[in-house]
Amino acid sequence: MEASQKDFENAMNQVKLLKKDPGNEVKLKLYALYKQATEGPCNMPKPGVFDFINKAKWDAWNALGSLPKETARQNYVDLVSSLSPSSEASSQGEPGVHEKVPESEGIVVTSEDGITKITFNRPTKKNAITFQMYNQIIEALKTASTDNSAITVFTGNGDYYSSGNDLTNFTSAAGGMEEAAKTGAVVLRNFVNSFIDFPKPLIAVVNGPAVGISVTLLGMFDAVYASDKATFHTPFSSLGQTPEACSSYTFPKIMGPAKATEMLIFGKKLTAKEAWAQGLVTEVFPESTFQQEVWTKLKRYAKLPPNAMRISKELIRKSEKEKLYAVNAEECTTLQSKWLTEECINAIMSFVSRKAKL
Ligand SMILES: CCCCCCCCCCC/C=C/C(=O)SCCNC(=O)CCNC(=O)[C@H](O)C(C)(C)COP(=O)(O)OP(=O)(O)OC[C@H]1O[C@@H](n2cnc3c(N)ncnc32)[C@H](O)[C@@H]1OP(=O)(O)O
Repeated sequence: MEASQKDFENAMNQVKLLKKDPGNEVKLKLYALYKQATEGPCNMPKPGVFDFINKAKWDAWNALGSLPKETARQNYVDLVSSLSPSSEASSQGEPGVHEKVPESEGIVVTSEDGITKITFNRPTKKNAITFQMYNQIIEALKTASTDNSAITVFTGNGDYYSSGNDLTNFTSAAGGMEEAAKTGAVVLRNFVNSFIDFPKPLIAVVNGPAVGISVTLLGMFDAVYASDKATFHTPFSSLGQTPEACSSYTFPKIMGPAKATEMLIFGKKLTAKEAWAQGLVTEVFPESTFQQEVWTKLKRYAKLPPNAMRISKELIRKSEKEKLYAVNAEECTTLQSKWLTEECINAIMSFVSRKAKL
């Protein structure tokens, strides 16, 4: 039996009440089916290549071809009912149904036992770093540089350390793509400078896979402890992008140019053991004892005299600082222009419309 207009309207209301974001792929399908059911085949001019969101919507609608309105209406109703478990659909009017699930905070900062801990906290998005999180981290590092803690630690909540830059940062940016690229380059430069300047020992507790900028930044850390389930992946070429966070300088220095090339240019994903063998990781622990062993060690280190640690770090970093600022500036300028290339735009579009994964 075909869905009636009433079923269609009920389904539209259910979408508004969904407690869980169904994700971009499903949202695009819903949009396309809605348009097809109400207006028929796509008759709009194709949006420009830089108009990411409208182009993704147009592609989804246009892909439905000449699907009849009635079939689109039925498919829309079926898709919505597959998203809403009957308990959720039938709970309209029950207390709590309009309660919004609180968005998790992008980062969480805590301070205890002489350790300031900065946690990437978007586990449902594999801790992808949003525009807002870049700015929150800059602020958190500023505060941590003068607080009472002796050391600062980054880690991730959930199964990932971080999946790197949130690829929707650009598609959701207000204004044109050129403006977004310009803003992105300024934010990135300030972000990386705040790691170059950070005065206390900075440690990464890599609890799971790390991608993109969350890997390249490790070259700015003073120690990196990894679970044996962590992996290290910088797929810049596949994304039509180039390295950042001074990795074009730190990685060849840490592991030699040949190994750095495999990672930064060819996108070779390293296991924790391989990353340790190449000097990017300080020590690898079995997943079963990772948290306990690492935090016991860090609590011990945090009791060491803080001024001595700070001054030693200054001695290590001092001779490199000017070089690092210059490399950071050049990497950001390069990325600003790469973000506007077809290679990069197509890679981001593929991810957003879920045609591609790493
Ligand atoms: C105004 C502009 C401001 C710009 C700000 C400055 C910009 C600085 C940029 C610095 C340059 C940085 C470069 C990089 O970091 S490059 C690396 C980018 N990362 C990726 O390419 C990873 C993409 N993700 C994946 O390939 C897969 O998601 C992954 C292998 C990580 C996991 O796969 P899995 O199948 O296990 O899980 P899902 O794909 O289902 O993911 C679960 C949900 O999480 C969302 N997700 C994951 N990663 C990202 C990401 N990087 N960006 C956005 N969203 C991400 C994914 O979409 C799923 O969400 P839904 O459930 O809603 O579909």
